Amino acid sequence: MRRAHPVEVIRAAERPLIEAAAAAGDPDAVMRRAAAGVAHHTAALLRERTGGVYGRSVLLLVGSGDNGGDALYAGAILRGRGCRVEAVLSSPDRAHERGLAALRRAGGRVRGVESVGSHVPVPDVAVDGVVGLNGRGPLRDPAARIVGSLAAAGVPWVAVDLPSGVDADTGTVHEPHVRATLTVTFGLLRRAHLLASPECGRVELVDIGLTEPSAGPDAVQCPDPAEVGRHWPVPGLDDDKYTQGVVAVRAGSERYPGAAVLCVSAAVAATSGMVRYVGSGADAVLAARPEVVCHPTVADAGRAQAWIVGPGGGTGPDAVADIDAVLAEGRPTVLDADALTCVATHPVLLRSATAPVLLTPHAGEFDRLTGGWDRGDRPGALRRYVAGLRDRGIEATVLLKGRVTLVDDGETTFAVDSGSSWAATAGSGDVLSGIVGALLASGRAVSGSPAWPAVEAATVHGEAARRAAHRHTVGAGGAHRGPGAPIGASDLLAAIPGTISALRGRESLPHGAFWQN
Ligand SMILES: NC(=O)C1=CN([C@@H]2O[C@H](COP(=O)(O)OP(=O)(O)OC[C@H]3O[C@@H](n4cnc5c(N)ncnc54)[C@H](O)[C@@H]3O)[C@@H](O)[C@H]2O)[C@H](O)CC1
Repeated sequence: MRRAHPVEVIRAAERPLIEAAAAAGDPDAVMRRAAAGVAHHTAALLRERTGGVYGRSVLLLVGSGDNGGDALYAGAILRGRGCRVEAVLSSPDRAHERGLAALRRAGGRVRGVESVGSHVPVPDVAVDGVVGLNGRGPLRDPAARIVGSLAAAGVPWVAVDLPSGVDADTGTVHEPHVRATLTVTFGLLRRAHLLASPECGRVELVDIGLTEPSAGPDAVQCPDPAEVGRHWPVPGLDDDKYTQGVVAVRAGSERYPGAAVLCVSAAVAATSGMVRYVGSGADAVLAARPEVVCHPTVADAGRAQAWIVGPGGGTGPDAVADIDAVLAEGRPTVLDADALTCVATHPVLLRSATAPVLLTPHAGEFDRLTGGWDRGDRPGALRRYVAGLRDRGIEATVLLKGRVTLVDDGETTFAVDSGSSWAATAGSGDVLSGIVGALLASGRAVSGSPAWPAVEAATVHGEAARRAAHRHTVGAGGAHRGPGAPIGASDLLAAIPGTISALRGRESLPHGAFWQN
């Protein structure tokens, strides 16, 4: 499990180190440790991209604070390794003085950003040292113009600590911003490293001598896919279809019979227990999955350890009545798709819940549930909504879908980067709800919270989409060759068993390394 902390926690953890360095008469000791990490990983990227380090060109885009200081000291180290290093200062009179002197002593070139005309020299690698922990809002001109020009030229960016233009705590991605190939950070992961992971690229964590504090309520957590695989429920020696958990699905309608097939099929693929189905799509469901047990109504469905209600289920009076009946069953329940629309128009429905509920909205459905939310602060908006439900006595967890899916149960915020956007296809949400409902039925909830099974489901769902998109490009040893191709939800569904098997066999990543997208 990776944990990412808010700025205030990071500052508090760094403070003793920085104070000790100042007391020892070497105020930049910690910064030089950080800079050594930036130089090391930048050199590795140079080697990866150009075949070497010596003689390669590095451009440093330097801001007015300590983030710029890190970049300048890193530039001095790279200069010492024979790179051609040029620093472009966004605020020449406010650049980090000792870092600048170190770069000049090493033979690096320095100029003010105003002197860089429309023709920006194209380096092998660019280092973003504009802003880090203290960055607010978008990149500003003229730095923004340079970033745009080099990005258009295909130059890879190494972000020092955080990509500039990305908010450290909310992960808000402002326009313009740096989209990094690599982010080198120090001591503790920042929340943005998980919340805005597509903008950070590969994240390398440099040890600067910090001790990680325990995860507070504002830490963001991300599972290691191998950890998800290790705990995936599979039949044990004495298991039968009931002991592994029974999930009941109320989905589908005359208008959307396919949603029922996708949701039920995903539940069947995710675990080995038993799936019950209630709805008008029984013929299509049985044609696709004859092992499913169909019932005419919720009341007739018999025992289940968890319910899924909503995919393609409609929003009319019958659908509302069935949601109420499912919630009255007193089992953990996934509310997805049309059930969310019903809850948004009939909030009193949630009062029928006597067991934990998991809501799985996409951004538009979250609009309906909240009446409008701050898209610039996804984690904050999510936490406020969950807290509001709890204030009304409703024990709810919410999974907010996106390229980075967030899960919040009011205690912990999880972020799961699907690693691609292939899952953005019709029916994909029906598949996700089937996976998470099956996990809930199998007993994966922790202390009653559906957060963990939601995180596990999102992990497998995202990876299955990626594998499905590359299903025709797998080379020797399972490596993906080629850029992949668009998929449908049925392709994603078909990739679930292989994904579960791969994650069950995956080794944990080395500490600090990220799951390569
Ligand atoms: N001190 C140490 O030993 C360590 C420092 N680390 C690095 O320090 C930065 C944080 O440095 P700080 O000076 O607090 O702030 P920034 O450099 O992030 O920002 C500087 C300055 O930039 C201005 N600013 C804010 N937003 C923008 C913007 N959008 N565009 C342009 N300029 C902006 C504002 O005036 C800020 O004050 C941290 O990230 C590390 O890189 C390490 O943690 C190692 C130890």
